[in-house]
Amino acid sequence: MPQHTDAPTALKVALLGGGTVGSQTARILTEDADILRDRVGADLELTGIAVRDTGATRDWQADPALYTTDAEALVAGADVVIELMGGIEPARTLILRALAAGTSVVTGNKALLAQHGEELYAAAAATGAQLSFEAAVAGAIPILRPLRDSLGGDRVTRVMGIANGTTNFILDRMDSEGADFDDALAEAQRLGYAEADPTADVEGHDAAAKAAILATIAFGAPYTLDQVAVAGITAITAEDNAAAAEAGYVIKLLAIAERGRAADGAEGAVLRVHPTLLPREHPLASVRGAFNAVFVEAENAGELMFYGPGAGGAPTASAVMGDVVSIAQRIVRGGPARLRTPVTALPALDPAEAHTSFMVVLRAADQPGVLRRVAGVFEEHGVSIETLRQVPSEREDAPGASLRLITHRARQRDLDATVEALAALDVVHEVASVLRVEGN
Ligand SMILES: NC(=O)C1=CN([C@@H]2O[C@H](COP(=O)(O)OP(=O)(O)OC[C@H]3O[C@@H](n4cnc5c(N)ncnc54)[C@H](O)[C@@H]3O)[C@@H](O)[C@H]2O)C=CC1
Ligand SMILES: N[C@@H](CC=O)C(=O)O
Ligand code: NA
Repeated sequence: MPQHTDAPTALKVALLGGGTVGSQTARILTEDADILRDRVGADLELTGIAVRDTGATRDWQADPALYTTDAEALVAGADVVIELMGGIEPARTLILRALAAGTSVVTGNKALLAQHGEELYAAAAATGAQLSFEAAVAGAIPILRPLRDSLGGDRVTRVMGIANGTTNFILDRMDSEGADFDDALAEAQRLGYAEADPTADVEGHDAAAKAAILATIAFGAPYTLDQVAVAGITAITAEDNAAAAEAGYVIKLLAIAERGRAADGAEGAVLRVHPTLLPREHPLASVRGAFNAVFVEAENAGELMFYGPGAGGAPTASAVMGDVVSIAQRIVRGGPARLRTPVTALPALDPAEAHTSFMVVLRAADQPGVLRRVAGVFEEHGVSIETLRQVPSEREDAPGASLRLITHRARQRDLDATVEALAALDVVHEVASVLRVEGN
């Protein structure tokens, strides 16, 4: 595309946040300025970096004169705003201010998008500014643009991803090295993978925000965090890992967005995040450490997998800069914003409508008739058992047997009722865990 005759020769870039991702973004803008100029056709001039503490030590130190605590002033004078502060406020207000002024924004803030996305998309559409957020889902992996653009002529039916690097790192360390949960989390924090409050990672809320964003792009309707059923990884036990391994599975925290049908046949989207048993040979099962992968199923394309670093400063900054270059090229060369606002009305369904297989671990009395009674409860609720294994309890405080069952695909609602009835059986001491199984 030819350049405007009045095309700018420099664009002012305001960076909000100078932490793990912000400092690497500042580094790329500074060290790769020549390459970026060639690609954009104008200089990308970093005008300032808004931070809480201008004297803090950073992964990469920019010119000290660039650091400021006055984010509002930076936004006011910018051609492009990059928001990497995190949190809801003041990020939301600053982004809305930029968009209202027609200034395009790049953000990695999944928590904000999953809670206030609709308001932000509307603000961008109102002025024709662009709001881009490839960094918000699966770090460096190009996933939102392929879902929106490359698959724009197809119909995505399901997106299933390892979308949180911190939890994948922790689960991997626990599974492969027998590492302690807290030690693995501390290491993930040290490496810059975790959120400022790592509860968002380990309780599944970060992955849930990503599930909502993935569904928004894949299905074209604005979904929010509260429409995602969420379970994190803090309740995973050594016995869960052992039971999964013995049956040929590995446990991963998955973010899933899929088309489904309600009981009355109405089409909708089911969004969920939970620890999931995957067969060891499934492509997602081999995703190690802080890597992410998103497995996409589309009507015509079939199965696709996108794989790469899901967290960390430089990888995430790569995704940020991809969006910045794209926006800057548009400003320099002209052309409409690429934003596609959600257009369909595929409602979010009650997650109890989801269909999956389940692994159920029970502690029960080791006496004649127990298996028959347990199996009877499954049968009464229409849940079919695929495998059942009994192992002696290793816990002195819980004598008896441990029953490990894997079901065929069943409705979440029916499985919940089964579990409630199992817990009420006198021969069942405890329903120790219920985990979903996918990919078999
Ligand atoms: N760390 C990672 O691997 C990834 C992070 N993200 C997202 O990118 C964003 C930034 O993450 P990190 O760089 O890890 O966070 P961080 O905590 O390392 O950095 C945050 C930066 O924003 C500044 N900041 C925060 N609140 C501020 C305020 N009120 N006024 C002025 N400055 C303020 C801080 O001083 C700091 O420089 C978050 O939304 C996060 O969810 C997205 C993908 C990956
Ligand atoms: N805390 C997040 C960072 C990237 O989005 C993660 O661990 O994946
Ligand atoms: Na990405």
